[in-house]
Amino acid sequence: MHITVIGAGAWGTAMAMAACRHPGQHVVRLHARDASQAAAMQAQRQNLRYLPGVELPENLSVLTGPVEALLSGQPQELWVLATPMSGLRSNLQRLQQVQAPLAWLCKGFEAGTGLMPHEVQAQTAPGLQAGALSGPSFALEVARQQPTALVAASAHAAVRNAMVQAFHGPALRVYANEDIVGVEVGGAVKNVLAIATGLCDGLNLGLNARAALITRGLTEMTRLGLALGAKAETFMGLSGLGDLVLTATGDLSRNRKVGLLLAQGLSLAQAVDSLGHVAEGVYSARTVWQRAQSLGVDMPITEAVVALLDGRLQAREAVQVLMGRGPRGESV
Ligand SMILES: NC(=O)C1=CN([C@@H]2O[C@H](COP(=O)(O)OP(=O)(O)OC[C@H]3O[C@@H](n4cnc5c(N)ncnc54)[C@H](O)[C@@H]3O)[C@@H](O)[C@H]2O)C=CC1
Ligand SMILES: O=C(CO)COP(=O)(O)O
Repeated sequence: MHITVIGAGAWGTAMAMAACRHPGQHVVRLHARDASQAAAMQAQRQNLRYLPGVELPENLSVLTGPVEALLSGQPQELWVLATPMSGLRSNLQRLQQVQAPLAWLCKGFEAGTGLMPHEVQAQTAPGLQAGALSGPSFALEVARQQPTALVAASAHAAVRNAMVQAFHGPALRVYANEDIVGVEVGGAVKNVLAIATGLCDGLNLGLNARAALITRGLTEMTRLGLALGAKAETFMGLSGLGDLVLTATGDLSRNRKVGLLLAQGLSLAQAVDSLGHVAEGVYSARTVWQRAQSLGVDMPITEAVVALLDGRLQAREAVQVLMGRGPRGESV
C-alpha cells in the first residue's frame, strides 16, 4: 500500500514506523509541518524532539511543505492524520478531495464546538470515507515493536479494512469495530480520567481509591457514550476499558503526568509546559463535560477535573466533593 501519515509527533512517527515495518512492504511518507524538524529527522534518522532514541526505518521518507502538495503524484491507499485534535479540522479541509480512506489518530472532543472527530469530518469533509484508529498504545512501545492491540473504527467497511491491511502485523493487532461513537468517546474521556487518576496517585490516596476512580470513570464514560448512541459493549473493549487502564495507570501517559504534577503543587501551565507533548485531556475535559451537561448526563469525576483545571477547586477539595456525594445504585 501507499500510505501518507500527516503529523510527525510521537504517535504519527511511531505509526509511520509500524507501517514501514509491515510485511506488506508498504511505501510510507511521513509529513512534518516544521521544515527544520523534517530535515533533522532525515539527517539523524531519529525523531529527537518527540521520540528520542528510536531509529527510523530506512524506508521511511520524511517530507515537509504544504499538505496540498501531497495530493499530486502517486495515489495513496490510506491517509493517516496524526495531529492533535486541534489540527484535525484544518487538515481535513485540506484533504477533503482525497479518494482513498482516511484515518485519524487523535483522541478528544474538539475545543469550542464539543464535536467528536467523526462529527468534525462530517462538517468539514463529508465526502471522505474515514474513521478512527484508537486503543491502548503508547507511542514509544509501538516504535519499539512491543506487542500492541488497536481498534479500527468506521461506519465504512473499506476504511476499516484499509486500516487493518496497513497496520495489522506481527507486533500490532488491529481489531475492526463499526461503533465509531463508542471508540471516540472512550478515547476522549479516558484522557480526562487519567488526569484524575494521576492526581489520586500523586496525593497518595491509595490503591482502593484508584480502583474506584477507574471503575466509576468507566461508568461515566459509558453513560455519555450511550447518550450519544454508542454500544455499551464498546466500553468493555480496547478503546474503552483497555485505553482507560493503560492511560490511568501507565507512567508513560502525558495525561496521567499532568495529574501527578498538579498533585505536586505545579500550576496547570507549569504542568503542561513541562510535558513537551500534547495532553488532550486538558483541552477536552471542559468540552466533554459541556456535552454531557447538554444531554443531562451525570459525569462527576469529569466535572471535578474541570473545576480543578479551572482553578475553582483544589485537589483535596475535589476528593471531598466526590466522596461526599449521596448513595446511589451502581448501574450505568
Ligand atoms: N503519543 C501517544 O502515545 C499517543 C497519542 N495519541 C493521540 O495522537 C494525537 C497526537 O499525539 P502525539 O503525536 O503524541 O503528540 P505530540 O505532542 O508528540 O506531537 C504533536 C505533533 O503534531 C504536530 N501538529 C500540531 N498541530 C498540527 C497541525 N495543525 N498540523 C500538522 N501538525 C500539527 C506537532 O508539530 C507535533 O509534531 C493526540 O490526539 C494524542 O492523544 C493516541 C495514541 C497514542
Ligand atoms: O492515548 C494514549 C495511549 O493509548 C496516550 O496517552 P497520553 O496522551 O496520556 O500519553
